Amino acid sequence: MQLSLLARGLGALSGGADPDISLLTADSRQAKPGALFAALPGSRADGASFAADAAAKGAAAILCREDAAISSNLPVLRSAEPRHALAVMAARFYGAQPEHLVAVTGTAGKTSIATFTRQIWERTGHVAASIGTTGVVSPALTTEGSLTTPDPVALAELMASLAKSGVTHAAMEASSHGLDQHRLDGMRLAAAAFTNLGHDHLDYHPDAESYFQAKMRLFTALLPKGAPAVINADDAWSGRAIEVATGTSARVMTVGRKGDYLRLKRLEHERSRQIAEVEVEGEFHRVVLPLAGGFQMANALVAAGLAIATGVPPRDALHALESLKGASGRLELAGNTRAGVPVFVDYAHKPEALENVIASVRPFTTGRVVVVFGCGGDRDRAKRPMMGEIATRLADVVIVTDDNPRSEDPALIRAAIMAAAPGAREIGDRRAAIRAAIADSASGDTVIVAGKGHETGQKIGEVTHPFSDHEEVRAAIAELAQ
Ligand SMILES: CC(=O)N[C@H]1[C@@H](OP(=O)(O)OP(=O)(O)OC[C@H]2O[C@@H](n3ccc(=O)[nH]c3=O)[C@H](O)[C@@H]2O)O[C@H](CO)[C@@H](O)[C@@H]1O[C@H](C)C(=O)N[C@@H](C)C(=O)N[C@H](CCC(=O)O)C(=O)O
Ligand SMILES: Nc1ncnc2c1ncn2[C@@H]1O[C@H](COP(=O)(O)OP(=O)(O)OP(=O)(O)O)[C@@H](O)[C@H]1O
Ligand SMILES: N[C@H](CCC[C@H](N)C(=O)O)C(=O)O
Ligand SMILES: [Mg+2]
Repeated sequence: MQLSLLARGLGALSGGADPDISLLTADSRQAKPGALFAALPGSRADGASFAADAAAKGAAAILCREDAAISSNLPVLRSAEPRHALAVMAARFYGAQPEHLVAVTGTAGKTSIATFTRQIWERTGHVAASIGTTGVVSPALTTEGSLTTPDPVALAELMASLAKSGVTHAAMEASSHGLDQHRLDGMRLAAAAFTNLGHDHLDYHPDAESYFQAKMRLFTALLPKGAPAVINADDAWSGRAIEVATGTSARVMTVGRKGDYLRLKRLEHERSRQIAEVEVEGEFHRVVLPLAGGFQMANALVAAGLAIATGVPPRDALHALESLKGASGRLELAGNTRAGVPVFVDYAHKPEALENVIASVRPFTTGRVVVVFGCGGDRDRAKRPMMGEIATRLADVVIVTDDNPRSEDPALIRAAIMAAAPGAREIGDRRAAIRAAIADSASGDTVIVAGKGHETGQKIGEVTHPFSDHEEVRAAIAELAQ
């Protein structure tokens, strides 16, 4: 595609020539003849310093910020917001996306909601996909996850291949990093959703307010005017989110106990399912959700709201909840011990998530709630004492262990949790911690292994060692039954 077409309206183009661009990349190491190299200011490096490398590899053009110190013989596109420009160019380059694309943001629940929304569409006869932390799921294409919100070039390429394979409906996660870094700026959204705001990523965002504002870009910068904004009405930040969405002329649909559109009237918890009465458009429906955890009902209602926002009749959307499967590693029952103790694997790696997951097993636990968890290295350190405090306050038995220490000393991460968790046991080796939790459990108890969910590795230093909480739970149950 000609550079001038790709770049239209995105900045000032200098250099005269109008080369045919055959590849877009923000990494000079991937540059080739015909490539446009996007020189982006990053968190560790300034892409501008790699412009000469990209040129040496044959790049045909450069995109950079207005004031970047780049002198090149190549055509240069200078843009006030090069990350935005790259995302828009990527969408133009790949040219197609599923017609009904929705995005969900919030601290917790995005993966669950994206997979639930896909399942509702599938059950109501649509060809659907979900994209997020656990990867891409669609009829023709499945990948394992890496980033929650893919880089803009990968995202645009993915959307085009989904559209080409016949996917008409897609639900994706919009992380705060992704929104802040304009990864979704090339996408045309049919609807958007907000779940909740809690403590996470305050190593990246300066404070809770800027974290909230990054999430709100979904409504302020991405959602077309008049398009539906589905908002969980029951979070402490819901009022602010409703205000922002209303201010952008979105069609606000609130859901939950305080919801005006989908209102949760009654909720009964059983061990592995919940039954609710939901009012929508003046009609009452009995909704059976075959998943444990009150938070999953909140997520299911947001998913139903998104499906309705794309044209699924409300009755059908609510009916489809009856056969939902949970997202991998989200309060997932990994097994029952010989004494009948359910052992759940969950992805709670932030304070509110841990709080919720412990609270959600309490109604069906007659004995003790046993929780095994740790905190990731090279991630927001403020979460550590907060999670220690929550676990000791809400659970009966707490085992503090390792969870992807990365470049940090795992003993110091554990110490930061233990300082706020009096009475907790410290067992660094995650395998041994899981075994200890299961071995010590007794009839009536519930065990939760939190933090890794679907993950398949334990990252120590630069090396990711194969490790699955699921497999460890199953192996421990089998061994201890002998
Ligand atoms: C902190 C962060 O978000 N970093 C993202 C960011 O990288 P960056 O721009 O800061 O990278 P940098 O290392 O400073 O380099 C600057 C630029 O120089 C380029 N470069 C660098 C070296 C070189 O030799 N040549 C070259 O061209 C780099 O490609 C980059 O464009 O922009 C990149 C392109 O979009 C992202 O891939 C990268 O995500 C990294 C891999 C990452 O780990 N991100 C995590 C924290 C993340 O995004 N997580 C969220 C939320 C997760 C959740 O809540 O569950 C997610 O959406 O997954
Ligand atoms: N609505 C919710 N409210 C509070 N906690 C929740 C909610 N939904 C999920 N959780 C908790 O958060 C964990 C992660 O859920 P999920 O993967 O759906 O969220 P996410 O927003 O995609 O998270 P991440 O940003 O880590 O990918 C779950 O395992 C559960 O412990
Ligand atoms: N997307 C999140 C996942 C964290 C999962 C937890 N297991 C950890 O390693 O801290 C992150 O990269 O911060
Ligand atoms: Mg996710």
